[in-house]
Amino acid sequence: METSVVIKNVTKKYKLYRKNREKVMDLILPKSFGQDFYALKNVSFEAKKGETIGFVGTNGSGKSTLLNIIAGIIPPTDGVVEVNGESAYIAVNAGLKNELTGRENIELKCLMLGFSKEQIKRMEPDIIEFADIGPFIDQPVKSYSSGMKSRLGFSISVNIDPDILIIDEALAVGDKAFAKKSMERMNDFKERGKTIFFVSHSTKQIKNFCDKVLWLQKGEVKAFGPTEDVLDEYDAFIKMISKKPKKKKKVTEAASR
Ligand SMILES: Nc1ncnc2c1ncn2[C@@H]1O[C@H](COP(=O)(O)OP(=O)(O)OP(=O)(O)O)[C@@H](O)[C@H]1O
Repeated sequence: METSVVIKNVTKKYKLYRKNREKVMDLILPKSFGQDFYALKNVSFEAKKGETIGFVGTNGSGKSTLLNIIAGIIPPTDGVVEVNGESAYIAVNAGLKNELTGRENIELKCLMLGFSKEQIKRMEPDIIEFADIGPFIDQPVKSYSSGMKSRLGFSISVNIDPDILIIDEALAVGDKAFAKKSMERMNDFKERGKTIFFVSHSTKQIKNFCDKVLWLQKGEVKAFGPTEDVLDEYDAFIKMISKKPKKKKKVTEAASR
């Protein structure tokens, strides 16, 4: 199978500052200020064309950061990212301009992706039909509910027909009917040999949909492999951390300071 995405030793480092003054000093003085924080550390894996890969991990483990790096929205601090094909990133709110109407957002996003005005005219009815938000399509996005934003973002992204679909919790805010319709469209993508990255806190959705799972923990790869195997390990880990007695945890945290 052809390779779609290669991630090699990818690291994303942020600087955490206690005060704004510290940030300014870090920018203008040769001495380093602030504390290094690694959102991702030496992450490596490969995705083949037609694979659907789910990312799991507790809050703050680096899932969105990795998706954003694959989508080219943020650069890695270190490492190699190879993406073969056009990608589309879908998250609640992603890339939508609040002041513009839904219809204007469709036009803007498609123009930015290089579609001609004629192409956009042809695509628009399908996008609007799939989003199914009624007269709100001509209202500014700032008046939308989070589910409506997700519907519009998802509809634009699947209709531009990218090679790689990157979905960050976008189905979590939609209602059941929309989630079902979206899943069907994603299955259609899969059958056509497209690559899909999928972040969800619903292990059921991941189990139903993904071929492989990448488990991130504190920015590092804990496991990568077939869905069943990695989810078994991940579920056991979640059970273990949720069983930890609170009192004992407090003592451990205090002792580690
Ligand atoms: N711009 C930033 N500056 C500093 N830290 C950041 C920045 N963006 C993200 N982080 C940190 O990087 C870590 C990873 O964040 P990320 O959003 O990728 O996690 P996640 O696994 O998607 O979490 P969740 O499940 O809560 O959505 C978090 O600790 C977050 O606070």
